[in-house]
Amino acid sequence: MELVDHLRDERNKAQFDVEAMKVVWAGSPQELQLCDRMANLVANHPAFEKLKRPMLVRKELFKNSLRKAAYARKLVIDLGLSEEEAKWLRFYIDEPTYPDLHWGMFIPAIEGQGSEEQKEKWLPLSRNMQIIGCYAQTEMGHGSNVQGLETTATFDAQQDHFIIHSPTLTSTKWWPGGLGKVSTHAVVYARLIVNGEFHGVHGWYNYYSFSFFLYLEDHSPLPGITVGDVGLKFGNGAYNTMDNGLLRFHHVRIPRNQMLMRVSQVSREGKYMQCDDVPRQLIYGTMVSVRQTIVAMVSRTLSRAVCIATRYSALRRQHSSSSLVVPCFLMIDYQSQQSRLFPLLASAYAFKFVGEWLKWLYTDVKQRLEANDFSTLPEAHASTAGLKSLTTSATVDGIEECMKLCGGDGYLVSSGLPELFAVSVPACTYEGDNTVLMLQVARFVVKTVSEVGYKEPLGTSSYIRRLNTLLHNNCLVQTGEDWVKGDRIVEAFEARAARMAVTCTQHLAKFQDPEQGFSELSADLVEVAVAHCQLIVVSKFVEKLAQDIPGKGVKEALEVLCYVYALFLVHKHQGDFLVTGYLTPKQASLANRQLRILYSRLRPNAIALVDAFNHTDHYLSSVVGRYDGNVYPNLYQAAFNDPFNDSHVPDGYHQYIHPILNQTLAKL
Ligand SMILES: CCCCCCCC(=O)SCCNC(=O)CCNC(=O)[C@H](O)C(C)(C)COP(=O)(O)OP(=O)(O)OC[C@H]1O[C@@H](n2cnc3c(N)ncnc32)[C@H](O)[C@@H]1OP(=O)(O)O
Ligand SMILES: Cc1cc2nc3c(=O)[nH]c(=O)nc-3n(C[C@H](O)[C@H](O)[C@H](O)COP(=O)(O)OP(=O)(O)OC[C@H]3O[C@@H](n4cnc5c(N)ncnc54)[C@H](O)[C@@H]3O)c2cc1C
Repeated sequence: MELVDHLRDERNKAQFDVEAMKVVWAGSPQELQLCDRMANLVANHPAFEKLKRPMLVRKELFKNSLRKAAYARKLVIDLGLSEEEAKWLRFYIDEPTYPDLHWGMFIPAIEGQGSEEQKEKWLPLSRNMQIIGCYAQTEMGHGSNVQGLETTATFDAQQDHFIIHSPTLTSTKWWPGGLGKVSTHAVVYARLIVNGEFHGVHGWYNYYSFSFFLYLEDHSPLPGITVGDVGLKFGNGAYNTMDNGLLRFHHVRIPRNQMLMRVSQVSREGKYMQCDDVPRQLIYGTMVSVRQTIVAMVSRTLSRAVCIATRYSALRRQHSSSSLVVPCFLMIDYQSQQSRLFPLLASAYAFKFVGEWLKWLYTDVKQRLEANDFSTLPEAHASTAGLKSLTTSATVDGIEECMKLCGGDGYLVSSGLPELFAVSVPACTYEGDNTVLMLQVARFVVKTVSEVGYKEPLGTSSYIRRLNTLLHNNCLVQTGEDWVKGDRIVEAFEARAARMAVTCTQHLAKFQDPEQGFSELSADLVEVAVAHCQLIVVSKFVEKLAQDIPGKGVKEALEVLCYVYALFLVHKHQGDFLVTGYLTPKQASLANRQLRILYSRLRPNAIALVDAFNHTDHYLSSVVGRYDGNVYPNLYQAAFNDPFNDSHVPDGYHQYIHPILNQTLAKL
């Protein structure tokens, strides 16, 4: 039977080479080929079916996720997949499970914080999955406040042991993924006590937490260990596939050499030593690594929601403005729909490119760290923290908007959007609460501004070198077309970020106690950080356009997306641009007018731009976002696939409806 493509007319409108755009989106022909292979491997393997997932109860859901992880592991071994291939395989299976934490945090923690000897011992076991590990940092009472961790690790010189203990209820490890039921091992963060001294409250030691490599359980927990799951989470089929756990220690003894010893060591005699020149911040290194990974992946999450909403918007018709009866307008042709949808489409591309850049930055930092060069660590921390925060918040808001853009059908689980929202929303909290991370960026920016004159701003903050120009030269835009120039856009974002940063720094200087100032101005400081991070995203998009981009019309289509992203932000944050005096109201209104023109240029390419994400229908798992656009018959069918429709008479009908109809409620 010939398949009908209900979106064919839309696809024919494309003004660029979709196959070439797929390569740009993937990053390279090799990446495209790799992702395509892994996506189809998952899509065509019955073990990875996921449509029934939202109907399962927790225990079934969890068992199902274990089954999938086991099949994935079998495929990795049978097909001899590389770690990179296995990573994409897990990504397309699209179900949070313990291997995410094992590969994503446990192994990186050992790699980053273990001594050479420890790495040699534990990494082969971990990579072969002879042990399964998790990352146990957060406690019931302490998530963002890592310095406040209460779990203790007391050195016992006589037996050459550490004694790990949870002294209070609030010191219970709380949330670590994979901890509740599966992990055999954990990297545990704890406060160090040596020679009877509780270093946590004295001198510079009080900034320390230490990581320990711990054996947790075989089939039942080891003596002194209490372990369990934290309980049911938001969104049935979403994060409930993961055993986020709780963990308590009652004087559990571990050998001294299970303290991860790259950053600091405790000798046999009980002497504490910090390793030469290694900054204490390296203890936070795993978080930097994972934040970078989150940014690298988040564009795919947003692209998935945008793909669904764009395809449905290009199919569904509603009434015209002149006639409320005759349905003629495609939803995508409403200006208001475009003004909500197209900035999200542009954001997906913008986040992809900034993610690529961040990956490059992180690779560079990692190589430097290995060579004991820690100079770029502050930049890496600020960029990973800020971009993780900016992109996950925008993505989660974007998914919710896409749900609304699909009307009532977006709210159906079969649209794929509710689960996507539920599985994505914790990204605003895990790996650092987004507000807390933005405050870290603000600290970095304010510090850079305060040091002008005796320390050269580098990397993403190098615009602060031109502070004088940015503070005093106002925007030169005179026409709408003036807004679509890369250097002009970047300069506008630089001026806004610099002016906001300087104003905040000046306000902070008025406080005698800097910490009190920081606390009182924290809402403004978050806005400074947002401005700095948006500048990074815009400038990396503009830099991308300066590269050689092959394929008919590809660069032109990307230019439109870049300016949509930037001008949408100018419009959304026009208050910042106006208050800082960089823009006049007329220039702000020209930006908005130009944005509308850009929407009309983007419109014919909309479907092709989401096709370029190359998502399989399996990955989308959305009736309204399917590639062929054959929505309505499938929506109808999906309703009858719901087990709730197996029978006309639901459980409880005779018991609770009949008495009402028969007026025999008194018998209940
Ligand atoms: C695989 C995908 C699934 C993911 C599952 C999720 C897993 C998890 O959630 S794991 C738990 C994650 N937990 C978090 O992210 C906790 C968030 N909190 C933190 O990161 C920190 O405590 C933080 C940064 C907020 C504050 O730390 P604190 O020790 O108070 O530092 P603070 O005094 O503010 O800063 C001290 C210095 O360290 C620097 N610093 C802080 N963090 C880092 C870092 N990660 N790297 C480098 N430097 C850092 C600061 O910039 C500052 O530098 P300077 O002195 O030069 O100004
Ligand atoms: C699905 C999921 C998986 C997770 N996986 C892991 C894991 O594998 N391992 C692990 O160790 N942890 C894990 N966590 C825990 C996670 O890292 C923490 O939840 C996170 O760091 C936030 O800490 P918190 O929950 O204590 O929030 P809190 O720090 O209590 O924050 C609550 C509110 O207070 C605000 N706030 C807090 N501190 C400040 C401040 N200094 N200034 C201004 N505002 C502030 C925040 O903005 C937020 O609005 C996971 C969490 C979730 C939801």
